[in-house]
Amino acid sequence: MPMLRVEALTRRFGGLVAVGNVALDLHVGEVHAVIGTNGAGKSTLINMLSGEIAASSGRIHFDGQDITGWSQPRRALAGVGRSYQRTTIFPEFTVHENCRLAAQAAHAKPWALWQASAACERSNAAAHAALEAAGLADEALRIAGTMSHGGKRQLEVAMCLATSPRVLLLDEPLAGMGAEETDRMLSLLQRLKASHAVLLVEHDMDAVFRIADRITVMVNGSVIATGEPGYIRTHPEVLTAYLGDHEAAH
Ligand SMILES: Nc1ncnc2c1ncn2[C@@H]1O[C@H](COP(=O)(O)OP(=O)(O)OP(=O)(O)O)[C@@H](O)[C@H]1O
Repeated sequence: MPMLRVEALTRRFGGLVAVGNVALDLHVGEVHAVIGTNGAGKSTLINMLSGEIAASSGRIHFDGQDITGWSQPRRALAGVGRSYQRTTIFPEFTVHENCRLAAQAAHAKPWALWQASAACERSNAAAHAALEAAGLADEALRIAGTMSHGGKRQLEVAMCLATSPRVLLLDEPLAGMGAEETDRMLSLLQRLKASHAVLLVEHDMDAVFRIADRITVMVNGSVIATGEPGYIRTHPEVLTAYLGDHEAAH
């Protein structure tokens, strides 16, 4: 039983089909990478899964429940966590404070004022656990803005973990990273997949083929292939799509 199941998911912007009829399963224990040329629909797909934009048609099931009509906060509370392409940290706060705020935002109950201190303790504990899991416990008191680019991206994953997700939707977590930072992030994902279903949208093909258990390839909003890395690497239509893109760039 997949943790997240996507059926015939479609998003139109006027006459443009940004995502058309996409099916996808995410399982705990797997990193499922979604790759594709620029404008293929990867961000639109991730935005529909996290609830930031509505689907035009199709269904999304999370842990056996139909969440297609759920708001983004409701999905986050249920365990659908995501990281963003853009940096979302507060640079003047410490690493720990960033994680605590993420945990608080995910579980905020503004009407339950008398729970404030207990909620704060819970958020602190969630932040601590997330920093441990992300390998950032030693950096907890550091001002977030002083971290390296790779460290900030790692903190964003930690902030996502602080919301206690079961699904991690990661939008280009390796963008702008050097080789060492990439290695660190990939070993983090390797550890996290044991207890999470991970969707990875990523342009770094070497990294994708190192980490992914399953790869889905999108072109112009449609899935053209899905399977294990060995299958994708030799898939004729995938090779043609990428070769075409490569040629267009030169
Ligand atoms: N809000 C919007 N309004 C209109 N068109 C949009 C909107 N968002 C995305 N699109 C279009 O939908 C298509 C898919 O875009 P999307 O950003 O999902 O692709 P992508 O695969 O994430 O691309 P990239 O790899 O460059 O980030 C593109 O043609 C894009 O111009």
